[in-house]
Amino acid sequence: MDVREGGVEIAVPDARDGASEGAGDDVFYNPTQELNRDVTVATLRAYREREPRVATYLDAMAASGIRGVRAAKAGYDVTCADVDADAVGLARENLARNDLDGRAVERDVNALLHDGETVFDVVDLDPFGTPIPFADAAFANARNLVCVTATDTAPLCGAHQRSGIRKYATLPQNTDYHPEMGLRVLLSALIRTAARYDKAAVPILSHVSRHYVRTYLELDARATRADDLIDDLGYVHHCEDCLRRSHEFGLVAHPPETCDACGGDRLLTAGPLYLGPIRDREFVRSVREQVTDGLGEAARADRLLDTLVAELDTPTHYDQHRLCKQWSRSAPAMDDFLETLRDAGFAASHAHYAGTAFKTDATVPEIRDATGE
Ligand SMILES: C[S@@+](CC[C@H](N)C(=O)[O-])C[C@H]1O[C@@H](n2cnc3c(N)ncnc32)[C@H](O)[C@@H]1O
Repeated sequence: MDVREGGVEIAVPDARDGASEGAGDDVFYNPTQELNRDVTVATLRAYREREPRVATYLDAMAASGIRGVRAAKAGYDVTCADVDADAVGLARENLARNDLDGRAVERDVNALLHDGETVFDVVDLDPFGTPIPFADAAFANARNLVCVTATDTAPLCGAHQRSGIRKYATLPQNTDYHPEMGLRVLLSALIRTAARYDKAAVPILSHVSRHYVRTYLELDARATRADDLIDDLGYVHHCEDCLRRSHEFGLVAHPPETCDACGGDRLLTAGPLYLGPIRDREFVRSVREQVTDGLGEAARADRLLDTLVAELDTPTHYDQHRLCKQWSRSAPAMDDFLETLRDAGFAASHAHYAGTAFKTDATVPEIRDATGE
């Protein structure tokens, strides 16, 4: 069947049960990733405004080529790669039917990136599950930008903890701030991988949905910049009794044995996590300007990017409904709730991945007192 997305027409495998997600032997296509692809296109446009010499884009796991075709439409010189011959054929057909230049190659992305024949300005990793098996090759080869999707949210957020430890060489913990944990576990692993090549992988835009984590990392070849990012790694300590959470920077953890707030001993420590900013505010504003009406998910992309600009850098969040339920209160509108916290002198913001999630520098008792009737 044919789908139209972002001004291109793409042949994808026929939908089964309303959606085609590479079921069986079919080439993969997931209609629910349109927001992810729209943000990718807006990011690629904004990035080239900032770095006009950036030209080549590798859609490293192309499947139907929908992402690469859209990047080509945005003016990039695109290579679509996949190990699956049917996917490569479809990606080639989709470039041609949109009258776009570019090439589709049947290659394992690690071999392609390591063969030394081509250096890509932008490398986009969109694998099934974890991107870690491809991260070394991407950081060793890419010149400017590495874009990464990870869909293995259970290992990332600590729900499948042993798998998370194996894949990401860090200790994730299964807390109620899953999206934040998953994103910061992924960023920790990617930043440490890039640092092995004396490169800094600076997160200029990152977002999380229930199904995936997405991040755009700008490469800086100064080893001192890589050191700065290593200094942004550290640990989150979480009390399971009173929900107090704190964090400390550094690669050596000093986990408290009892909670400072309630004296309880049910403390979890996660890390090393990336504790720095997950985006560059100025860059996200410029991406927002590139969200045009032709994008199918423009409204959601605008909301997401606006929220990301205003979001605090705090590496944890609270769930407003959970706290209000615990205090037997009804939950007020989130904007009013945040305003009340700010009026009481605290920093407070939405978190981009859930309507009931918020970030603040207030402790749980401070939130309770500040927002009580
Ligand atoms: C999740 S799909 C990509 C979806 C696509 N980027 C999109 O936006 O619709 C993952 C693709 O990676 C391909 N793949 C898996 N291992 C690979 C490897 N080592 N090198 C290149 N492609 C690979 C699979 O054949 C599959 O088509």
